[in-house]
Amino acid sequence: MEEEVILSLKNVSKSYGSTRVLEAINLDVYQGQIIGYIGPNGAGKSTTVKMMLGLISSFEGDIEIFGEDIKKNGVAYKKRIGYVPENGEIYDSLTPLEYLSFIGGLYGMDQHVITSKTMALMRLFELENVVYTRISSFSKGMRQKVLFIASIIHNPDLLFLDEPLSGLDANSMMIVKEILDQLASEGKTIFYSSHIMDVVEKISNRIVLLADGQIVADGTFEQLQQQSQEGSLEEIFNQLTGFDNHQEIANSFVEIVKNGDPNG
Ligand SMILES: Nc1ncnc2c1ncn2[C@@H]1O[C@H](COP(=O)(O)OP(=O)(O)OP(=O)(O)O)[C@@H](O)[C@H]1O
Repeated sequence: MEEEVILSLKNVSKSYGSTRVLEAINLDVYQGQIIGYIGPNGAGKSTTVKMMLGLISSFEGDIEIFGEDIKKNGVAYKKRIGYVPENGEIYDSLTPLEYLSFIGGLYGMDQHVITSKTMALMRLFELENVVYTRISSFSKGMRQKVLFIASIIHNPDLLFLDEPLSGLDANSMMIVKEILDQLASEGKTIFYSSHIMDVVEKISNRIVLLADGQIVADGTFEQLQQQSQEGSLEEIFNQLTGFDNHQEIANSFVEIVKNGDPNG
């Protein structure tokens, strides 16, 4: 497969007031890659994803998706992308069929295609009995499955996933991981943001680590291992983010819970 750049960030920076959240991000993502986008809380991951989705429009630098500058070509590219948000806004008073009809409609899909895909995909996730049930009664994992279907029902070429496995049981996780693998091998591009390091390690063929608004590592898991001489992605993450005091923090935490703040 010819290597086509699907997503390109050039010198992308973002500030909120006087706080610099992202500093000169440069990143080219190629077709068929599964990017594991990781970093500590507050590093700027969601901000980057929201900029690429066009949800944050004021930033410095350039973002191109499918070869088009998203500032100039604001809407067309969105038909070819899908998104699972971290804290999914989902319309509780709707049923999955109503919700997916709404989403599919936004992507210009025919209603009969939406309905037949919804029925078939819900069945594969063992949700066929709740197609007509209001989402308000769903468990976290059931909602997550509906969000996942909503992100992919229009067969997008580029998929942004923020903690897509959150709330899923072990069996469902295996299905979603396999789906992502198959999609990538068919040439879809996946941008995967998560804090579950062993999943990122297994699923991604390229890992990008963001810390304090900058890319501090970018490569395959094996390349990152060689670079930092650590074993697991969790250990690499700790090392590259300069974190080695989890024990001390935990000790202090438990001590204060038991005996109160010694300085207080
Ligand atoms: N609307 C906003 N106004 C001001 N500051 C913001 C806003 N949104 C995000 N930030 C700040 O930008 C920084 C990066 O936030 P962001 O949500 O991108 O982090 P993240 O890497 O996704 O974190 P997490 O892993 O916790 O989801 C944080 O310091 C956050 O407080």
